[in-house]
Amino acid sequence: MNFIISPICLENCMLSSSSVYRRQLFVLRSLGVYCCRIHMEGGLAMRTGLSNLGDDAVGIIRKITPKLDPSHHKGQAGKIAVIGGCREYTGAPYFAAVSALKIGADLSHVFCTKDAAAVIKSYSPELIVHPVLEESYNVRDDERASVSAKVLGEVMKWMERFDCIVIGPGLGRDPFLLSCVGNIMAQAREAKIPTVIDGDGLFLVTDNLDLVKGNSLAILTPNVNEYKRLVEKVLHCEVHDQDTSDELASLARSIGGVTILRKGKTDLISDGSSVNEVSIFGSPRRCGGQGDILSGSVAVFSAWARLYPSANKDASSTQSSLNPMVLGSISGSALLRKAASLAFEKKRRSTLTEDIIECLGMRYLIFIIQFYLSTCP
Ligand SMILES: NC(=O)C1=CN([C@@H]2O[C@H](COP(=O)(O)OP(=O)(O)OC[C@H]3O[C@@H](n4cnc5c(N)ncnc54)[C@H](OP(=O)(O)O)[C@@H]3O)[C@@H](O)[C@H]2O)[C@@H](O)CC1
Ligand SMILES: Nc1ncnc2c1ncn2[C@@H]1O[C@H](COP(=O)(O)OP(=O)(O)OP(=O)(O)O)[C@@H](O)[C@H]1O
Ligand SMILES: [Mg+2]
Repeated sequence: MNFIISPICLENCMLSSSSVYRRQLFVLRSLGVYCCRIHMEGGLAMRTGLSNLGDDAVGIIRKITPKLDPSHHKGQAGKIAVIGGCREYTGAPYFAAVSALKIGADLSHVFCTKDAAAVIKSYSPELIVHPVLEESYNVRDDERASVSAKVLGEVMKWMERFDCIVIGPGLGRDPFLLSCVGNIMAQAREAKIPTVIDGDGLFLVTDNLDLVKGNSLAILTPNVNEYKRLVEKVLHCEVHDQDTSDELASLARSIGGVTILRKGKTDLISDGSSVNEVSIFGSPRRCGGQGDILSGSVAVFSAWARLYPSANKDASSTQSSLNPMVLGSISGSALLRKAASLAFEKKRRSTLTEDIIECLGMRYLIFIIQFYLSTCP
């Protein structure tokens, strides 16, 4: 069922003339407009392979988001790990990991190099930071095998607990570090843990396709450059702007049914059998780090879609037949774009990634309005 709120409806619900109610009405009116906008602008168009879902991206988010249940214990809403963060890049893993928490995951870990760890910890006490990755400059040739085994061992201590792993934000391209991360990816795959691959993680898999080939729990989130490199490597051709859906589906099939979220003016998502487009209005600001928020968001929603399949029980049959990795990608994309648009409304040209992260929680206002409506006579 679609969720549409009109200010008129809200007005009927609140007949009181007290100033508190008037203020609430004002806020809810604004939010009512905001919710309608999500629905109306919020195009989730099914391009090929599927007929219209009869629902939109916001509907999917609502269906896969678990209830806040007092009987749940810490961890049940999701434990996410980000593998990334090196001397150059500390912002990217922070953005991904903290976005996962802001959306509703209980715990968020970061596995990064020693140089990056203290910096990332200083950004937030909420993150659990493991300084375990090593770059070539820090490792002698004769130590490589033992250091590589040690890195894997450190990550494996935690691996089974994670509901989703994000590989790549701010990872850098050091060959030794990437070879260690390749080993981690292989273990995550064996443990059947969903894995979102972004940034330098995509650089790694583009040159080592076997790391993801045939892994239906892998989600690749390429930007324009990363997508171009993948197409050239896998399809042996240039990117065709004319038949984007067919090309994307073909790319996903050629990598054995992984899910690919192609970022751009509109986001396209495919696992090879369907292609979905999320065109909710985002932001004209292109500050770095928005892709990192997206990777953390997709991780949480994919974990939820997989952990809480019962949340889809009342979904239409077409929608519930969508792979959880696709549902997670659609949700992450829709939320990030809406948050970016809200942040831009407030901060305009000075919008930064942190401002967008602050708006991720605005989604919950939708549920507040729903609560008001459901309690009105
Ligand atoms: N604060 C942090 O710590 C952040 C760290 N990050 C981390 O950085 C690492 C490398 O990731 P990346 O995205 O910068 O590398 P890549 O894809 O090679 O792009 C490089 C160049 O490509 C171009 N370009 C980009 N888009 C384009 C387009 N649409 N159309 C055309 N050209 C386009 C543009 O080139 P320019 O315009 O400067 O010539 C751009 O500068 C990775 O680990 C990532 O996680 C980021 O997450 C940001 C926040
Ligand atoms: N031209 C655009 N117009 C509107 N939204 C866009 C545009 N390009 C990208 N986006 C949105 O921004 C999000 C991040 O995409 P982007 O291409 O910036 O990723 P990225 O380059 O990996 O970012 P990062 O700087 O974090 O590495 C995507 O989900 C997409 O919806
Ligand atoms: Mg990126």
